[in-house]
Amino acid sequence: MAIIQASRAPAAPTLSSSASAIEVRGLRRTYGRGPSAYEAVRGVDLEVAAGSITALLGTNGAGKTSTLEVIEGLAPATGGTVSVLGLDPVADRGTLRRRTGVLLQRSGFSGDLTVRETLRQWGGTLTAPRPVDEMLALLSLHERADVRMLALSGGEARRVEVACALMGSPELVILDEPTTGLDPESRRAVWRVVSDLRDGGATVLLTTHYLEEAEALADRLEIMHAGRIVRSGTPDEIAEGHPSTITFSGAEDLPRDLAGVTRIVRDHGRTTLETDALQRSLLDLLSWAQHHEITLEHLDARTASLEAVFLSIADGTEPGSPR
Ligand SMILES: Nc1ncnc2c1ncn2[C@@H]1O[C@H](COP(=O)(O)OP(=O)(O)OP(=O)(O)O)[C@@H](O)[C@H]1O
Repeated sequence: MAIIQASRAPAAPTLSSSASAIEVRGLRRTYGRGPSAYEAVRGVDLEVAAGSITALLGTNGAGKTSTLEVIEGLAPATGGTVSVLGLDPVADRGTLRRRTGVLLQRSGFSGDLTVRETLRQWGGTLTAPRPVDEMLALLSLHERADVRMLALSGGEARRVEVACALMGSPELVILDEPTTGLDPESRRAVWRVVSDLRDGGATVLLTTHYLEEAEALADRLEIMHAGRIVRSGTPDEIAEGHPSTITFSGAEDLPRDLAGVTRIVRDHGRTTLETDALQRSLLDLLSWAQHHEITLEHLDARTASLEAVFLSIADGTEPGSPR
């Protein structure tokens, strides 16, 4: 069974809110040996504050899952140190399993059991599982409760896996892409469950490819690229210093001197203005459009976005990001 989960041990020491639930220093992880060896994690430092949600973001192959697997105690580090709830994830794996809920990127349950049977069986491995009906309701699965796992859609199966990872009310939750494949409504349901866990004092470390999810959910972001963490901070801290954008279609001949605009990009009939003075640029643009009776179709204005930072990291133009 690929999901590892157990409920909180009654006697487990609790961390004060200022303590780190996870501390990673100089983590390295290499696959293989000799000339074909590949270093997927190249010196990662990471601190996850107790009672917070941290999102680990990154390009494909950045090393997120490789990092999580060491934190989860599933793989040894090639170098560096990892402390989880003050313990060693490999040597103290038994203790940590009782206090931690883990959702792997790829999980597997028997296809023959129904959703309810799967949750009941999983709950049987936990010290103090939340009731099956409560988990079904939380993840909007009650209508699928008596359906066999093999008949579920990908998104439904993922919600069952999330339910299992959270069923023991763990004090630390590590979720590898919990909402991949979920529709927007289900994704928001998972966000609510994860936020509620944090509000109840749990610590959450998750990976995601959805930037809006990271922005909406996480207290702190860690962006990985090519085996290293290249940016850390709150979403606002990370976006700071990057341009805001105004996008629209339907107006080709723009004036050259729009206030605050630093760059104009045209792509497939859509125009993007980058600006360091969003309000002034918008005012100038709208006055010009009104004066010339031009309709700006699909007008969208947004402050400096995480997306812009992420894309500049991915294409190697962000200062400090390895190519
Ligand atoms: N068992 C393995 N043997 C060799 N290389 C591996 C192995 N597992 C992962 N890798 C490589 O290590 C790198 C990091 O992989 P990892 O799965 O940690 O990235 P990720 O950030 O989680 O990516 P994604 O967002 O695509 O899931 C990738 O280049 C991957 O091909």
